[in-house]
Amino acid sequence: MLDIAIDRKTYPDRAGAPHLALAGLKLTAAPGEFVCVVGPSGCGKSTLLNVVGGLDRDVEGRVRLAGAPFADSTHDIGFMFQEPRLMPWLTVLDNVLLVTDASPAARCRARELLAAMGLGDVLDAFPGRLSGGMQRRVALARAFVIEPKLLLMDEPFVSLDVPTANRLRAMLVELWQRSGATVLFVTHDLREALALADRICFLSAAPGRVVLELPLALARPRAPDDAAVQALQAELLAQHPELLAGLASDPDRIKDE
Ligand SMILES: Nc1ncnc2c1ncn2[C@@H]1O[C@H](COP(=O)(O)OP(=O)(O)OP(=O)(O)O)[C@@H](O)[C@H]1O
Repeated sequence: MLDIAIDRKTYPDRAGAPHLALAGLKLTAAPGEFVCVVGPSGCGKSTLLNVVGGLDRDVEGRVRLAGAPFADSTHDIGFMFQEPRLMPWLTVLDNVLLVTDASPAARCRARELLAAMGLGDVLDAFPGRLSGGMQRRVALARAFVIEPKLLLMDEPFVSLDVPTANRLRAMLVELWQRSGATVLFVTHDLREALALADRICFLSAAPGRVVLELPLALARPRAPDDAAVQALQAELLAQHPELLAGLASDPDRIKDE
């Protein structure tokens, strides 16, 4: 359903010369599949999501969603970024409605989603009054309210405390399983990827391309600190020691864990 082939994506460097961010990157995802994209800082993960989501069209290559070029399909795509990106002057409900046609059906869906995420009491609150975890929940509701075919997530749970991040991951998996959306989830946290994905695609250092694909058969629900996830991480790093250097912005942390 999602078919990505990026031949070349460059940015101009300070001198105006092309700086290669992605090259020869091929990636597919089946309908309803949860794919995590893992790779070192600067390998092009955010660039990949921007291209797939149609936010950046200055690229050599193609992205097809359900057989159609991305230009035709952006309305089927939900986004969630590192920052919740809520409008401070809009209420929680209106932030979610912002990406909809605000029809009665959309209002109903937004209210249901927010209630299911424990936000039923703060529909009329402004984002500045919410905790970081609550703001991410609003962003998660906004991503799902359009009933996307494809959900693009760029390290959405970064810099949250561990229990909050785990709760949000569990909510994401529940919403994803109910929605049937295909998910492309970028992270450089290997255990987060192991806890979430049907398949992990590892990118090389820039210019990024897929160097390893790992299908996962672990039962759900899973969490990053599950014994099975930790064992798989240890096994994977023993088999592919090069990933350790590539992945960790803080390699000692992964080794210690
Ligand atoms: N707007 C831009 N202009 C110039 N260079 C850019 C721009 N955006 C990204 N780059 C460069 O392209 C490469 C890929 O960047 P990108 O942000 O996609 O990587 P990333 O894997 O998401 O990094 P991180 O994990 O640190 O967020 C990097 O070398 C980066 O410096």
